Amino acid sequence: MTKQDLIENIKQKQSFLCVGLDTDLTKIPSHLLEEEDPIYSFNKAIVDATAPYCVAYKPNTAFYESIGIKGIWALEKTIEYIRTKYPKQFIILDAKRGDIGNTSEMYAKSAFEHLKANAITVAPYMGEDSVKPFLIYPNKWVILLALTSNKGSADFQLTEDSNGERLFEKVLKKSQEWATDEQLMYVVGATQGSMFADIRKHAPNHFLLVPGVGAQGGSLAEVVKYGMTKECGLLVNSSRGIIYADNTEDFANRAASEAKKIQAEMAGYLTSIF
Ligand SMILES: O=C(O)c1cc(=O)[nH]c(=O)n1[C@@H]1O[C@H](COP(=O)(O)O)[C@@H](O)[C@H]1O
Repeated sequence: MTKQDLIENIKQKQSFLCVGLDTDLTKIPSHLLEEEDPIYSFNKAIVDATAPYCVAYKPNTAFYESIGIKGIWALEKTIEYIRTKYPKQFIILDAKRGDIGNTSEMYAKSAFEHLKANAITVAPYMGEDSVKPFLIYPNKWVILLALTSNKGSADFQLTEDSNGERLFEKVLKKSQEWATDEQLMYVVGATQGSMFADIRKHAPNHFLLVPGVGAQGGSLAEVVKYGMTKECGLLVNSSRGIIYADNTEDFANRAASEAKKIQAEMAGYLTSIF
């Protein structure tokens, strides 16, 4: 999917919501545990219920890998289902990869050739040759960790060199030598508030994947205030706040109403640019 396709989808749906598919067998409604593949059944119901209100899905691989082969199979089927039934949805494989070149090549092959995701999250720590193998795929995206939502983001990402440049700023600057904003996005946590203004100094046109609203308490209003561009430039993710809004047989309807609530707020913000 190109950047322009994504912008068109945001305009059409009046939404820049990404629904996080962090599916955990211990949290899904108990009646689903009787199904042959409870994770896939849960995901399918969540996707069908929320698709009108979002433009992206982000399955986090940890939740699937944690239960082995059954989880991986459920992940594959979920991605295939979204691709086939909702081809305009942007699918982000949240795997936070990055390794020496020939290993990254395999991670890229898995994400883009095998699973056919549109994007993958990548850690920048190992540098250029660890990121480049993901960039050889046309119209596929690398979403590089820049300033994450967690408390530990301060440990490395906010440290300054002798010129006062912070590590996340170096990541933003250096990585723009490797790819353009047609192929590269950054992860910036919703909990970072006014720091989005600093991000935009170095990445004025890039899309940002913004996790941390909902369960982690980040503010959508602040993200928009400091981070929105004239092309929107934001994909805001919520996982637990949507998918676990309810754990009865009504779970999909409740997920839909949570997604719809966020979409309505987003539509309000989008009137200023589209
Ligand atoms: O890369 C991510 O998506 C990510 C980066 C980050 O800084 N913080 C963060 O929470 N995430 C992911 O975003 C999702 C957030 O989930 P909720 O807090 O349940 O909405 C999880 O899958 C996290 O792994």
